[in-house]
Formats: sequence, structure tokens, C-alpha cells
Amino acid sequence: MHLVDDYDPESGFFFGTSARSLLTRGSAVVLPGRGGLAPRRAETVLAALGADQILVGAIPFDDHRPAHLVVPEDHRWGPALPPETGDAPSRPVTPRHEPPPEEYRRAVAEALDRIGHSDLSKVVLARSVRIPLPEPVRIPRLLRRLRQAGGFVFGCALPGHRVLVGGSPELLVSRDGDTVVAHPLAGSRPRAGDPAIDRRRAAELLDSDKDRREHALVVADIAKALAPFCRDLSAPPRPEIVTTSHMMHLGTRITGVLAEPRPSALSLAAALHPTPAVCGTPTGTAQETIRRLEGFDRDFYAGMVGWCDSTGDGEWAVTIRCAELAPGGARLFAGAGVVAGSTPEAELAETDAKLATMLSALGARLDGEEVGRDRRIHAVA
Ligand SMILES: C=C(O[C@H]1C=CC=C(C(=O)O)[C@@H]1O)C(=O)O
Repeated sequence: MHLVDDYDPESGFFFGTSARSLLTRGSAVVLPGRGGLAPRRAETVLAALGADQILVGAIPFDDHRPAHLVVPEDHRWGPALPPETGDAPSRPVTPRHEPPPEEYRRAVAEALDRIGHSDLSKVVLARSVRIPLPEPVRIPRLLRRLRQAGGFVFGCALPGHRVLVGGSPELLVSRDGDTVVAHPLAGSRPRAGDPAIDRRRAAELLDSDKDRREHALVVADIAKALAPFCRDLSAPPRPEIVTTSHMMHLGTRITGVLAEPRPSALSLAAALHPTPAVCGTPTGTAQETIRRLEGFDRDFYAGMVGWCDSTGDGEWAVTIRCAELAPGGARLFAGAGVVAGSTPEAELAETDAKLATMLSALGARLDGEEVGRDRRIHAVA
């Protein structure tokens, strides 16, 4: 028995790391407001919180969409959630792609054209897949499976019997006293599951000029956004490989010491969002490109999910490797960074591989495709 087993899909919030788990129930206060406004309102609420109260929830990618932030009726901390090991049996499902794969490839080609002919240097283009779920999902079991992926596991009940679930490898920002940490990821390869192939891919990823550029843009942007709040800020000169169950990424852990007055974890998260790991550079041009080329609403995907306490400490993960569950079905999301040197085919394959995290946790495979890791990757191994 773990505290995740008490998860209430109508009002619960779960956030688990390799160190500990947080479970909340009910909502004493639901904060109204849209993305940009929500963190400011949340600051007022944070300031009014009792010492033993916290704020939890999710903020969407787009500032104009409503956030879901609540002060729960109660919360509990517990030990890390043990992962459920072994591959779940998978059943074929018929997906509804949005956009269809060939349109996604066209969008990447169009983005590459813009990168060559405007100030745009990077844009993250995403796709979504809707799948039917004939049986109700047992969320505690799903979250255990997602722990296997590594990183931050979350379940966030949303209005309308929906639940946002995921296993994100990416820390947007955490604050613990005066210590601030961000751990951006960008630049990816799917894992093959074969240690020798994975070692080769990791070496190739570390060496890839295209991926190093894609990554460096994110690190520079985050360091610039954090600098005004810090009296000390540092990042290693080279990225490291971060692995999940299905992917490997370039990652850089940025750490800083906050100056007074220390902003809350939520304010820091709002100052960083949207990073070029989910949007692009420059931000405005990338946002406009996403609006024009993606053709669907990201909703909570590529936003942030996490918690903040009354002292301002907290953790916010980037909402990726996630799905929105609704009665009868799920909608999964994945995106990939496009820079000069990207190709439509490789970005499509990368998003396929990223989708596999959630698909395999849900025990599903897209009809006509192999489950899990590495559908097209043998070609590049
Ligand atoms: C946008 C996603 O991943 C981000 C995080 C890691 C690597 C990424 C990349 O290589 O493109 C993305 O920036 C996603 O999983 O949907």
C-alpha cells in the first residue's frame, strides 16, 4: 500500500519524484484566472496560506487558457512511489492523429523554411493522438507504470471528470529555501533497449552539432531568465545524457542561489515559461509559428504541473510525456524541437518514440505498429 492508492480521480493531485510523493485531496480554494494572471493571483493566495497549506495544480501552455490551481483540503507526503516493472500487456488501439503524420511532416518542413527566412532559430512542433479506452483507467496503477519512465510522475484531476497524467523527465524549476534548480532537456534520441546500441546513440547525441545547438538555446534562455533573481548561478559547460524508459536527452542542471526578496517557485516557473524546450526562440516568433502550423490546442501539454508551499518552496515539472484522460478515451501529446539541420522524418519518428512512454503505460499500441520503443529507429541504429 502506498499513498497513491488513495488517489481520488475527481479531486486528487499526485506528484511523485525519485525521493518522495505528494498526495492531495479536495479543494478548499480553486483559483480562477488565465495562465498569465493565474500565477499573480496565486502569489496573493500563497501569501495568505496557513503554514500547513499548499497550492497544487497545472498551468496550460497558452497564457489565454484557464489554469487549474487549487488549495487542497488536505495533503500528505510519503515515500517515493515504487515503479511497476515489466512491460504491461498491450492491446491495439485505433488512433485519431491530430494533425495526421503527413501534415506534421509538412509543418516541420514549413518551420524549417521559416528558420531559413526569418529571425526564428528554433520552434517546438507537437502532435496529439486520441485513443479509445473502453475500460476505466486505474490511476494508481498507471502512475506506478509511469514511475518506470523516470522523472516526475503526476496525476491532476481536472473539471469535467478529466485527469491530466504523465511521467515528465523535465524539471522546469524547483525552489528549496534560497536554492533554485532548473534542469532543461532538449536534443533527443529514442532508446533501442539494447545497451550497445544505446551507448552508440548516446555518444552520437552528445556529438551532434544540431542537437547541441538545439540544447544550448534552451540553457541560455533559462540562465538569462533566472539571472535577475540570483546572486549566484551556474551551469556545467556541456550537457549530459538523461535517460528515461523510452528516450535519451541532452540535459543541463542549472543551479542558483536566490537573492532577496526570494520569489516563490511558482513565480520563478511563470518567469521561465514557455522555455525554448517547449516553444522556441525567439519566443514571440515561435509562439506565432506554433499557432499557425500546429493546428490543435495544446491545452495543458507543454505547460507546467507542480506544487508550492506557504514559504514559496516548490517544484514545477514541464508537462510533457503526458495525456489527458476523459471518460472513454485519452489524448496523448508529444513534440520535438526543430532547428536548422532537423528533418521532417526524424522529428516525426522522435514524436512517435516520445508518445510510446504514455502508450505503453496505458497498455496500448497504435493499431498496425509495434509497441513501445523504437518503431523506426532500427534504420538509424
Ligand atoms: C516537447 C517535448 O520534449 C522536450 C523535452 C526533451 C527533449 C525535447 C526535444 O529534443 O525536442 C523537447 O524539447 C515532448 O516530449 O513533448
